[in-house]
Amino acid sequence: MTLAELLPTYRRSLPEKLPAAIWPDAAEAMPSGDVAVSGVSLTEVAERFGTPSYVLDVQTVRYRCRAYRALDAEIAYAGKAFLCRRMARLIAEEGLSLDVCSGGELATAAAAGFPAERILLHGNAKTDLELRAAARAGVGRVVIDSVAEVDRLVGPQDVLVRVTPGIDGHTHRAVATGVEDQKFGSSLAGGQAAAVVARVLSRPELRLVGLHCHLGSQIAGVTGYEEAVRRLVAFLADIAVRHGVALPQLNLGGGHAVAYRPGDASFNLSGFAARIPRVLGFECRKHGLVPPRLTLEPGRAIVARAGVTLYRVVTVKHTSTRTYVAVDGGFSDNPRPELYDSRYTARLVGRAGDVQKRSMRVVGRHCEAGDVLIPDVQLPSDIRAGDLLAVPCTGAYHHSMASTYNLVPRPPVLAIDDGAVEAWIRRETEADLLHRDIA
Ligand SMILES: Cc1ncc(COP(=O)(O)O)c(C=O)c1O
Ligand SMILES: N[C@@H](CCCC[NH3+])C(=O)O
Repeated sequence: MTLAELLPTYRRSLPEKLPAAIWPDAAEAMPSGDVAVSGVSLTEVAERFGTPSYVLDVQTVRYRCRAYRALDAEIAYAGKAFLCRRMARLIAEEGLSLDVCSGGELATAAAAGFPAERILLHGNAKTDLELRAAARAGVGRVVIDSVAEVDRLVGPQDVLVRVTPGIDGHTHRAVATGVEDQKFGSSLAGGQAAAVVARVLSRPELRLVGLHCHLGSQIAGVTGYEEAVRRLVAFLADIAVRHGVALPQLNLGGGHAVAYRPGDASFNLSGFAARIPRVLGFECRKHGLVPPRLTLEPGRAIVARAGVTLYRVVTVKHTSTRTYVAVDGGFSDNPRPELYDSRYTARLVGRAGDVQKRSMRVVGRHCEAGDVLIPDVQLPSDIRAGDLLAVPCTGAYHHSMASTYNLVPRPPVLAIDDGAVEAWIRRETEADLLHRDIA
């Protein structure tokens, strides 16, 4: 046999790196059909911890934090994407700040010992309880959503004013927050943002440190952010003229898109890093302002790709129209396909499977016809009950949006770090569900 003939066989005996756009950084497909993440076999994880399970690759989270930390900006991780005490500690270790949007997220950050001065509290309907908890914890900044909130704040407190800039980030309408006529922030065009600023400045115990805007989530383009900088810098200039104050911070929110399937568009971070400071510098010079310090609040872009969900196939049903592959999870661990028409891919793990692939529909176990995890995905044609399926890019807004619908307990979060696996959040049990149910 010649070397050229041997080469394909030799290659098939080597691990193959999985596409880094959607899988954790160190994910490899083994010749056996197994997938290893940072050297840990997903088959073994599923056998040891059961399914469904969320796996989280710690190294990928760290690398994503570092990619953002390389920018000339404060990076505040958006905890709504995924938060638990271990995650809060990791974020603190990596030197990021933290955006929390509820008393629960704040309590988790506090219990993890996250430095309070690096916490920002968000929310369009912060309760008095939450505002008091923030004051007690010594939260660094509160982001004010409306004029009515100003008088409810407990001072002394550094604050930002959340502005609705009237910009379409071109994303799903359920997660578009920069456009007019919606619940978040105070409108720039309508003059409500100016009214909030005036109200804040009338309360000496509040220190206005900057402006905030958030265009929405899963935004791939940079142009919306450039326009936000133009509009917010013009507003900063307006505030300087009208009130004689120069605000030192400009928070552009998060929303940076990730790819869920190969070929999906994702956020161009290096393009953003090159273009935004240029626009900021230009606009500030135009208005005679010292450029404010930027804050960014990525959630999904930090943690999405670090996560993989493992499901066990429970049953395979062939109908006259298609094949349904039903797994042991579904809508309760991933409501995103139903809510945002999000599309995923899946991979058979643990055995090589038929080389012939066919289009199939992966469905969940819930009592809803709409409980479809993936409407159409190519899987080995011999897929069968007992097989293990891995769905990549499930680190953000999966555990944090999980429910107990149909009284199905929530899966654990299993962190892979340094070649070992450890539960960061244990599997919920039926006993947990009964525990809160008063007999
Ligand atoms: C105020 C604010 N900041 C940051 C984020 C994080 O968004 P993403 O996870 O899309 O980066 C959100 C959620 O969209 C948000 O509402
Ligand atoms: N939950 C949404 C993102 C919303 C971000 C919160 N402001 C998602 O899964 O895509």
